[in-house]
Amino acid sequence: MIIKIIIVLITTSIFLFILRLFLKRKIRVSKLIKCWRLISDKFHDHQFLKVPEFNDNSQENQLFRRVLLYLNSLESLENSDYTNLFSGPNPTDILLSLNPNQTIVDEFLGARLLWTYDVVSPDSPKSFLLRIRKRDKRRVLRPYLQHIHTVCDDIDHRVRDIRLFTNTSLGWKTVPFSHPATLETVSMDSDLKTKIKSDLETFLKSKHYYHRLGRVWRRSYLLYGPSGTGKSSFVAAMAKCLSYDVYDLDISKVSDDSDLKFLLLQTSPKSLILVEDFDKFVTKNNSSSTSVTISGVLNFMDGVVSSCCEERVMVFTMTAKEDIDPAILRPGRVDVHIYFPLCDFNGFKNLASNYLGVREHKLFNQVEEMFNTGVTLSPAEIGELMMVNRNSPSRAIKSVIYALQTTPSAAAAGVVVESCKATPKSGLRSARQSVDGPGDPIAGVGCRDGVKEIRKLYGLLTRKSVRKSDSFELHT
Ligand SMILES: Nc1ncnc2c1ncn2[C@@H]1O[C@H](COP(=O)(O)OP(=O)(O)OP(=O)(O)O)[C@@H](O)[C@H]1O
Ligand SMILES: [Mg+2]
Repeated sequence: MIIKIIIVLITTSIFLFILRLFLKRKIRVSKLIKCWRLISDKFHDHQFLKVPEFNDNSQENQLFRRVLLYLNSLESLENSDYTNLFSGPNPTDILLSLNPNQTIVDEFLGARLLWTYDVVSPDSPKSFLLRIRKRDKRRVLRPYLQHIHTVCDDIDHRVRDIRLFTNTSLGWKTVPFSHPATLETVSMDSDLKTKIKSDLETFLKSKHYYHRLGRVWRRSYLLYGPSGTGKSSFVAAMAKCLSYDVYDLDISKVSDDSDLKFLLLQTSPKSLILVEDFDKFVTKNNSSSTSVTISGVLNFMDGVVSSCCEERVMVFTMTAKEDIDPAILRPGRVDVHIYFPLCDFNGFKNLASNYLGVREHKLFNQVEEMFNTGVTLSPAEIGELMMVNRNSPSRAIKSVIYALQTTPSAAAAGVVVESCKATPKSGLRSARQSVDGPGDPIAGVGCRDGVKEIRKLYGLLTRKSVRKSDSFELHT
């Protein structure tokens, strides 16, 4: 036994010894490579390029900001001898930052580029010094600077904090945008969602394409469908996907056409301009009190001074588009029409998965049968029923079945409430009686009470969903 232990100890020590030697060698090799590079640099002609922080008119040099952003993102900074660590916008984020007078090496198209962060004193203007071999300069410099811009565009896009602007009589007022909806949390047909996502992503990359066609780089979307189907939530998700600020335009607060034009000109690039309940302003029997005219609205949609409206996405929401003059929604003015239907069985399953964490359930067949009869509810109604009963998926699904059975459209579809299989013999008892666990305070709402409450909140949505197989209507 003792011999065995001694053998194990000896073997482990030998292994550790070899490992140490190997690691030391690796470090030595990398040091040798470094020295070799330093020596070989001495034998080449270099060109030095300076990127100062300010220009001759004391204005900030945007290239300096971009180079700083770019260098701080480099992997070589992570591996360098000195690096400053800072926390980011989220306390858990850690950001790396160059040390004053630090030199880091970047490689591009086979060329070595050395950047020195030149800081004479904390109060004096800083600069970056780029050292590049003369023989590489002609070949590499232009594409390298372009590469820095592309990387920075990407970083800017990822780290932007989104803001929400609302219009007042004094112009736009801003607050941080904190809507929690994302493309993942909005329940909709998955193919449609993928199409919209790729449409947005394509738009983001299409600046040169639009310009080649002589078109202003902007895109507009119409989201239409009954109340509570997720239009506003989807707008929030779109803004996050694009990382664009949201300008929520309330036309009723706009005094006239020139005010509308002024507001549009005050929006900045990378923004989503939202007009909710657009039908209120463009139908013939429009009841709004504003003196904004239809032609003012059309100019707004077209982007009066188009070139000032680059890099914008416009989104209009409405419940139905049948009463709208097709000229208002013509391609070019509105590029993509997206229909938001009331729930069908697939929508219900999506919501059950998001709200209850349930992908399969014994009551699903019954829910499907109900949807097959043509009755339906909005995702908002179903979501709310699921949320208040989230501690018991069975109770939540029974509430949905009861709500479906008692919609006025259910009577039209010949659904008989008394035959409800989900209903216990004693009728629809309070959901508390059928809970599996203790439940939270709000989960005590009974099916019937819960349904009533939710109907009060969202109104009785009696309209049957006009389902479309192709609700993503691209008009370009
Ligand atoms: N498709 C959906 N997926 C997930 N949640 C949804 C969906 N539709 C609605 N909801 C939920 O219902 C609530 C209301 O949704 P939202 O305000 O986005 O609907 P809307 O279509 O804009 O309604 P309205 O036309 O009345 O303004 C939100 O809390 C949202 O989370
Ligand atoms: Mg809405």
